[in-house]
Amino acid sequence: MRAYGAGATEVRALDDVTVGFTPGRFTAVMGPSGSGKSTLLHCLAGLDTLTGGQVLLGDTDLGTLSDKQLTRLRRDRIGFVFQAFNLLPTLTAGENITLPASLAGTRLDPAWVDRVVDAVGLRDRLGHRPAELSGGQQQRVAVARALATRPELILADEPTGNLDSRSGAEVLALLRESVDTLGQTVLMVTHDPVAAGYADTVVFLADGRIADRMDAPTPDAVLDRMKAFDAVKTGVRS
Ligand SMILES: Nc1ncnc2c1ncn2[C@@H]1O[C@H](COP(=O)(O)OP(=O)(O)OP(=O)(O)O)[C@@H](O)[C@H]1O
Repeated sequence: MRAYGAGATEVRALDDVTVGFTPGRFTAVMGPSGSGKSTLLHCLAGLDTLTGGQVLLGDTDLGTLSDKQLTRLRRDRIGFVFQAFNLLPTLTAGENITLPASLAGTRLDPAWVDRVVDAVGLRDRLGHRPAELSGGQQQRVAVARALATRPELILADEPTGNLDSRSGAEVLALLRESVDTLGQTVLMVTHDPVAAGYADTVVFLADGRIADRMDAPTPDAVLDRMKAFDAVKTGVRS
């Protein structure tokens, strides 16, 4: 549980949520605005703390870790992809992929990084700075940076929110491929049924609770499920 405030003004952003994310799978988290998606992602990353309950990454209970240990866990075991690409403008694409980990003292496996660079299709763009790349290419750099450390979990927060549909499709295909060929575990928060269609499973949140779960989602099926939430919210149930 994650509650904000107390007493009459208490908001339960996550309430009685029990959810597991299978390693080597691509899971999308969807739900109406305010349903708790960001809170879930932040708690999984150890950026926010539960008011009650546990977050486990493998065998590690995040609630038992100090701030320093949480920082190390985020650095070594989790990769992040955000809506804003968060690249360093003065570094080349290649440096953006490897430097953050190197500076943090994480040893990168050059053969793996090579494979990642090929997977994201940026071999001929490694010397370019972010401003010289398209939005889609920048986000592919961000995905490569997340993959570079070979983390146990990749957390993606609206990774296609700032992209046109074609660039968004490229990034989603890349996340899909990282699961299928590199064995990554990806958890993505999205509002977009098309994006959710790339996942193996969609977990739906509503009012801080798990409202539903869908395997092998299609954009149409996801859209229908989301419409049902809206209808219930406005009191229309047909
Ligand atoms: N720091 C905070 N203080 C108080 N309430 C908060 C805080 N953060 C989130 N909440 C509340 O918790 C609930 C869940 O918020 P959250 O941001 O997780 O939703 P979301 O599904 O990510 O929404 P969106 O799709 O709009 O980003 C909301 O009612 C929100 O107002």
